[in-house]
Amino acid sequence: MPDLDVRIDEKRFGEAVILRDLTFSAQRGEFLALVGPSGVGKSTLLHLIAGLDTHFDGSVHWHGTPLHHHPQAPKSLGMMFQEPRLMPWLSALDNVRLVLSGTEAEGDRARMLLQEVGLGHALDAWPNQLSGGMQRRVALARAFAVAPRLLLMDEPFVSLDMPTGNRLRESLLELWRRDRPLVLFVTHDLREALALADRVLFMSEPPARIILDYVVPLERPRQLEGTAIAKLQEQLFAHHPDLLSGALDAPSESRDKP
Ligand SMILES: Nc1ncnc2c1ncn2[C@@H]1O[C@H](COP(=O)(O)OP(=O)(O)OP(=O)(O)O)[C@@H](O)[C@H]1O
Repeated sequence: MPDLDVRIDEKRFGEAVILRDLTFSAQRGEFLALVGPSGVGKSTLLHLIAGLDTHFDGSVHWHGTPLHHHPQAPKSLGMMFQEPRLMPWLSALDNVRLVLSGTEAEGDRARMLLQEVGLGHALDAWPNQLSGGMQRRVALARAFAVAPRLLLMDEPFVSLDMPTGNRLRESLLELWRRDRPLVLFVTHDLREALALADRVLFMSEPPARIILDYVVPLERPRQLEGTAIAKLQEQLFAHHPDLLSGALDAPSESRDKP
């Protein structure tokens, strides 16, 4: 039985059908990227899986039980969004502690996670004293704080410059390797997907479904800007020309802002 089983028969907003017959399954420990052009329904899908939106036909199962009725549901799930969503009146440390129970052991865990993401020197800093990249580090530490079994990430490193994004991707992979949650990582950047994931799920044009479930044939570590990923991207588009127009924004040099 798969750890996660997603079957979205239909999701609509009013008359507009956003997702139809979208299915996939995954095991704990896998790193999945979900790619598709802007507006296709990636965030909507994550919201359905997270239980933030329950208005759809279909099901999301975790070990055979509807995810949100699962006895460990709150602990099973972590989320990270495009914006770091930190509480401005709380220090970096307290922003991570916020999702924990407040015991001393959990305070130590929050400290350790912040150290692991390179913020050991900034535990007491306020969010507005931190750069955008540092704020995302706090959000990353917070996402791992509850030791989630399933981690949903919605373009968490978008709009960062390449070196900052690379350091965050490296931190994410280190934490993932240690805790081995099932990660579902949404991005519109195929290179980022190929750099991070075991499998890349490509979404079709609306109403969206998964049109290709691609196992990434690369060893780790991988260089996002390296030739291996560039070649793989070329091969993919050569074998699946439909992906260019259908499933992705056209490849670009870089969408990251300077
Ligand atoms: N609450 C809502 N009410 C009505 N329409 C919505 C709502 N949320 C999203 N939509 C529409 O659903 C479609 C999918 O949106 P969604 O944000 O899931 O796409 P996305 O692939 O995540 O886009 P992006 O890459 O730009 O974040 C879009 O057409 C959007 O306008």
